[in-house]
Amino acid sequence: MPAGSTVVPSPVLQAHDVHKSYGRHHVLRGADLTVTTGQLVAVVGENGAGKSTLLRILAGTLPVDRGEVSLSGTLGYCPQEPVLNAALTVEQHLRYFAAAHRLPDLHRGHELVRLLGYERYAQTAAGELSGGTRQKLNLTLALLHDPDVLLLDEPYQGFDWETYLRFWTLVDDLRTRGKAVVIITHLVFEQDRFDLLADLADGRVTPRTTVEEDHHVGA
Ligand SMILES: Nc1ncnc2c1ncn2[C@@H]1O[C@H](COP(=O)(O)OP(=O)(O)OP(=O)(O)O)[C@@H](O)[C@H]1O
Repeated sequence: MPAGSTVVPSPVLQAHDVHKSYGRHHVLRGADLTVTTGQLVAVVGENGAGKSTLLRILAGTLPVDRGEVSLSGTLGYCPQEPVLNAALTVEQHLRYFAAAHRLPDLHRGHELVRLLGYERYAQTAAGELSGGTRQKLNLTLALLHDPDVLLLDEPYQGFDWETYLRFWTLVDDLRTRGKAVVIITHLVFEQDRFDLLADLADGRVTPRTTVEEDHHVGA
């Protein structure tokens, strides 16, 4: 980017009037969300509010009943339950996912492993990793192709404090480079970190006007 140029935020992910039911259970009832470049967004809701449902819809892995979702750019998605092959090592996961994304090398993968501090498990099978380390690998794989939009479902749940801080260093870097990050969670510890906090309740997403004006965040 040329020196002195400014990035004008533009929408990279938009959900409009999204409806989703499981049988007679209407989980989403007209949910709207707009995410722009470089924006860090938290969607906060109680257990069962429909957060994972919304995220899967945003990721395109679950169809809507009604409404629209549009994405410009590439997407990384980190679901709540790590989807890993128990028999493959960390390094093998990096290699397979890099091949799937047609990446020329494992540079970014190794960098992410280093940033998240689990290099010593490079040759360990995923099935033998702790839950938190599996979550780190899952995050690494979602970020491998340096996506424009990253969707994270309860990303720091299994993280210890040091990893939690490393996670934010990583997110700050993404944001600085114009990447958008959407975190869904039932608990926001540090609301000042976010550009936008939105509550998911009664099937709809309601942005809080400013982060400062609401000091009661979380479940
Ligand atoms: N495949 C499904 N079939 C039927 N009901 C489902 C299905 N998936 C989710 N639900 C129900 O839809 C509601 C929303 O679920 P969802 O997992 O989206 O909520 P959540 O906000 O992510 O919850 P949590 O914080 O507990 O992870 C819940 O009542 C859940 O039981």
